[in-house]
Amino acid sequence: MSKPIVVFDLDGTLVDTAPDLLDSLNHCLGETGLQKVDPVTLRRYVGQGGRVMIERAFEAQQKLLSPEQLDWLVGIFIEHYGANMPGHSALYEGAEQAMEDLSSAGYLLAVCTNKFEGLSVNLLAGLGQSSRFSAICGSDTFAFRKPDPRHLVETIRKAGGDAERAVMIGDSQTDINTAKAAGIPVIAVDFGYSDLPVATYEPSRIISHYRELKVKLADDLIGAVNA
Ligand SMILES: O=C(O)COP(=O)(O)O
Ligand SMILES: [Mg+2]
Repeated sequence: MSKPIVVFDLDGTLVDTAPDLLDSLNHCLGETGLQKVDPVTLRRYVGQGGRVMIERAFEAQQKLLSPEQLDWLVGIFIEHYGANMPGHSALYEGAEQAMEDLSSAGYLLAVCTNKFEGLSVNLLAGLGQSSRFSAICGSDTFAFRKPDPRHLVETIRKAGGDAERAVMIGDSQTDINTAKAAGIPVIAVDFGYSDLPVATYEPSRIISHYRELKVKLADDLIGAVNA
């Protein structure tokens, strides 16, 4: 039987990346004469990757954006964001210990994010974390991305895990819907970048600090699925 697995979302769940996302988004918007976005508004734009983040900023300011212009801005975003990594981004308090405890208890760890794979791998490497993960899958790893449940299921497969012995942990409606569609229990953190309180989306559990992510919680959620 394969090992149980915990799959983490990245932005707003494992790593507080908002200051750097904001800097890079505003750098892009500055190139096109749009107004800068503030930290609270940014939360509504994050969750479906850099491309959608830029699109949402244009929509909010009722500015047209051609596909060519979007491609150009995504390029600028990747260059700016990638060049300043890990910048001010940091793991949330307690995340490292929680991952240590899960690994010691025999869990595989993986990341399923709508951030581009290359940026995700480099960010985690910059934070000294990449070797923990059996797979790091981004928005461009497969031909589908969250909320498509296949993004989560294929991440688990790539990590050598089993979707029947898996738990997702995320911060957004996207993560919760993805896990539910895959039939996988989902823990929501309430300190990430959700526009509405995560309880709105009815995750299996909500935690407010990584000290609450106990091995027993993951065991119990997996046990409930297989009961
Ligand atoms: O950066 C985003 O928009 C989403 O990234 P996440 O899936 O890791 O939250
Ligand atoms: Mg997130």
